[in-house]
Amino acid sequence: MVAVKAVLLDLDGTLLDTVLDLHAAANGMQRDLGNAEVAIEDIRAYVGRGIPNLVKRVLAGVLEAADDPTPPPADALASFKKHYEHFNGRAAKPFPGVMEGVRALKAMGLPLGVITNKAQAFTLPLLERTGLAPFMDVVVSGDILPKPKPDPMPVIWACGRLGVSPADTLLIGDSVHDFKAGRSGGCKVFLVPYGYNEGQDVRGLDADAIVETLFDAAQLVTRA
Ligand SMILES: O=C(O)COP(=O)(O)O
Ligand SMILES: [Mg+2]
Repeated sequence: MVAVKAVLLDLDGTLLDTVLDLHAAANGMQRDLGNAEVAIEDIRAYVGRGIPNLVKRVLAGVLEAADDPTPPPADALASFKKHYEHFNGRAAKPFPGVMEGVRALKAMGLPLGVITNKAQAFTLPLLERTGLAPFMDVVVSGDILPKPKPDPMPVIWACGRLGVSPADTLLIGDSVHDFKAGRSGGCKVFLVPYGYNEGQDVRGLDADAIVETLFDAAQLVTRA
């Protein structure tokens, strides 16, 4: 059990399965550029470090493209955003246990927040369309602060907005980026095994728990 005063939740791969929409947008971009289509398994591995890095990975066909600080070509990024604006939220849906878990955490009186590396222009409509928006007391998108996850900045900023200490906060995510942001920020960290994590198994990370669903996570939480 962990006793906390707030819970922060990752979006893609933790709350929502967004891969179908991202895949459709990536292939729209590839068609615009005259490039070959990309497989859905590749998109699943490429999510998690924000849209500019997803675009760089799709164009290069390798995960490591995100390690190069050069921004993606402007025409490719504009094309991806145009297509994602169209597809965002069309096929995305909460993973099993998400709505139940969110309701259970809220019923304990815990404030909830979303911390995502997705840009704000796509995050807010997606939370609205999937019915998650009313549950969230703070939303931190990947482009509103100087440093996204794995830096702890979004975690610390969200805790400040909620008026809680990171030590009294649980972060639930699906990736090494969530793990690093939460740990270095001083939070408790739970990880779900069903998300994206760049093709790696989250069981290799030293989280406080691996939880099969968000509903299972809620059973391990009490209000401090
Ligand atoms: O990479 C993204 O765009 C978003 O990923 P996240 O919600 O898992 O942080
Ligand atoms: Mg994620």
